[in-house]
Amino acid sequence: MVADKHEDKEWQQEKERVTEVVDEIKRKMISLQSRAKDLREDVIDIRREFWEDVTVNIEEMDDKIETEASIKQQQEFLSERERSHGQVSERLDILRRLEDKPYFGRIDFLEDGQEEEKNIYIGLASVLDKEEEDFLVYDWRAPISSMYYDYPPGPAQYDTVDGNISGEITLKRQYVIRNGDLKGMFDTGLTIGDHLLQAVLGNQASTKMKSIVSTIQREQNQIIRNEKANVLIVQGVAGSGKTSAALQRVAYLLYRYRETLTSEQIVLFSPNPLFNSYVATVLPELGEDNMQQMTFYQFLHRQLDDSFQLETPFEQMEFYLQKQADNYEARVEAMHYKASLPYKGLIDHFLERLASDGIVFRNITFRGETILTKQMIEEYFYQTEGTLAIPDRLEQVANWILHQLKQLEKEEREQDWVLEESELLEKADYVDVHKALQDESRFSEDTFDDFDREEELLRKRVVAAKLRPLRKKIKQLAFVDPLKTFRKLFTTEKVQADEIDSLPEKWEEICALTDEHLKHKYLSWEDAPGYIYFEKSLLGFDAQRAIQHLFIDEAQDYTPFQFALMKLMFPVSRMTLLGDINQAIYAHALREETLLSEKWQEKHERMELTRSYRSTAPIVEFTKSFMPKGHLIEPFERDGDTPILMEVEQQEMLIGKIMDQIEQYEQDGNETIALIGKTMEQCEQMYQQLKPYMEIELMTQEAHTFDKGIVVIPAYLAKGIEFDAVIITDASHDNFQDELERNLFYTACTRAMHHLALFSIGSPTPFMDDIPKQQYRHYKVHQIGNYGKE
Ligand SMILES: Nc1ncnc2c1ncn2[C@@H]1O[C@H](COP(=O)(O)OP(=O)(O)OP(=O)(O)O)[C@@H](O)[C@H]1O
Repeated sequence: MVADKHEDKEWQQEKERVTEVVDEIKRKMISLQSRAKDLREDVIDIRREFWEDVTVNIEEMDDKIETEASIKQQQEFLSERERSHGQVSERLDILRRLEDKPYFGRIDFLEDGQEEEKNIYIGLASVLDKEEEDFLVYDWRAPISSMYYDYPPGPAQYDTVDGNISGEITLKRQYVIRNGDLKGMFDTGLTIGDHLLQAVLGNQASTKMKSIVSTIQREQNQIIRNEKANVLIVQGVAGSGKTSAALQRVAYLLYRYRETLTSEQIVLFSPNPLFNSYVATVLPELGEDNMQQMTFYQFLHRQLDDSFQLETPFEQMEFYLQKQADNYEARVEAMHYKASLPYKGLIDHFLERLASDGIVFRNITFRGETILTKQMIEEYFYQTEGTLAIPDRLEQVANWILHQLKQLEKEEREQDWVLEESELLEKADYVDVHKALQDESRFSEDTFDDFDREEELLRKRVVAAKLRPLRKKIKQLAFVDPLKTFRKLFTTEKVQADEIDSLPEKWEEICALTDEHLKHKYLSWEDAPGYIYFEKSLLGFDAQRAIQHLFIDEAQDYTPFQFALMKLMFPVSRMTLLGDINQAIYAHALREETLLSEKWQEKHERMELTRSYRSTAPIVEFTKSFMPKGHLIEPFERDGDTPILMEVEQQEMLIGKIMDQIEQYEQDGNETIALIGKTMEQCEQMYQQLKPYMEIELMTQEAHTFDKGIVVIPAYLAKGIEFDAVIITDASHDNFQDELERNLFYTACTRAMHHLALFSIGSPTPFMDDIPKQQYRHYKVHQIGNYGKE
């Protein structure tokens, strides 16, 4: 390590270099600012003089064409200037960041066969020297920069478009630069960043996620730069940097494919709306635009028309955790079954049968009268070519109906209602018709009776306007009733003999429950993918072909069925799935595979992250002890205090003890403190009890942001987020018991960065039996104020 002694020669050289680079950045900024100013003025001028520079002449056809060309040219000129201005502003934004911290790392690389080694300085973006020839700073995403993350000093290599380049890293150095001034530097040995990483991880939690470019770890770098996999699966333990890797990967892809890929072509599915805003600052911090971000709920919601009521995954979770409803077991069984691919198979078979019989159609009515009955439509449909796909056949039906409408339109024009309706027209419509007639007469030699012509035109307009919504609906295939058709699967449909084996035991009960829901246009969370899949298969998929990359965070919470649906909806997308099998908290995960299960891993490229960076080593040791395969989780060596278990004898003692703990955490300077409960109901109770005494916020499924301070939050909403200190408000024996609750408990505890305290009324959750006693401090409170350490 190079000591940060100011008299050291190397230190001086490095310090001077920082200043030189910052000076060059400043120079570039000045020149860009003046370019930005010119461009801005250009844009204003062009806008102001737009019509002056366009030759407007629409008298003759030739002149009209010329005018159009002139407008187009002027518009293109304007957008080119605006685009350039946008690019200059973006570059200025990046330079502003670089002015503060031009680079964070360096490697000296001696390429095989070369005499002289290259000093590669690595930062957020590239900076060229004054002559625009050599790189003063390399973008962290440049091919050569990958060696910084991949290798300790010694033999190293990297890939370029022209092939592989190998050589030796002779020096690897990290810098701490603030406000354009060198504050410290470290030469690193085997792993990069332990020094810096220690410092970064020791910081307070933030309500916004930060970028990790200066301390990306080797295994994370493999994920970020993977270009081969069509489907890349990342299994990473809690706090191993999956989300971080995903976001830096987005930035990497945007850089690597900057000619062809834009941020709108990338979608990230996040676990909850809170997470959306938590990660929203990372890409802008890296100088890139944010990708599209949504929850799977938002996505499914968009696929349905407004008349449906869609249950949220969190409502389903509450149902599951509360274990109270009469139909509890049947519904839980439905959650398992409807998550599975055999259920998709059942729907597929049903669709096959519908090709020859059974689709439910709607009557087509116009002004209260049926003009085509559902039987007529059905008859027409089932005489179309049976080998064609159903959506194509429906298209033919739609054309046929539209043809019938043309006939109807002619007839309707003569009806009395048309004239009556035309009287209701606005004055503007009359003027319009009048004008249309005048325009027509300019080209026509015929002299008609104006009055008749006007009436004819009015009638045409009235009927066309009246039929317009109907035409639109027919084009949308609204003459099919997908919901009623789907309901048949749970009511009249005879399940085929070969399907019976795959059906769940309580199938009949499930059918009754499903139909009851569907009847009221209520889609439970487990029913939504099945219904949407069915509807799209029937009416046609409007696949999102523009999307090139799909990122699914918390992928363990998606069912195989949901994944199959996504593949159909995003047919050309590459996918990056990131998750943690230990954090699978939805009911289906107990019996059905998740996307991280073995079977899926065989088919796709898979990477593993086993090191946990978020929590201190004592917290990681504590949490890994109660997870199966927990021994595979490695803590990053960051010290901290051991977790606390506070066991109170009676319910009444709980609140007081929790308040003491909060106070303690606040006094110790923790800025974000989360009280994590299992269900919303528990959280609400806790919130109501604490509210009179402190500033506290309750996070519900609608919450989009959170502020520093104290929050109460159910574990399933805290997914993906972290806090300085976490208090598990009820770790009692009865509260966390079954296997999914183990995962929920693990998820809750692993949200803690620096401190973790658990409270129980009476003995704690049986999961804690597996934790060695020395890994936590166990206090028992027998009477108020009477402590006893176990
Ligand atoms: N290479 C790194 N350098 C600095 N910080 C890192 C690095 N990797 C991860 N971290 C930090 O560790 C914490 C956890 O990271 P992240 O949220 O990406 O993990 P995760 O695997 O998605 O977690 P979980 O599944 O538990 O939600 C964050 O504070 C992140 O900034």
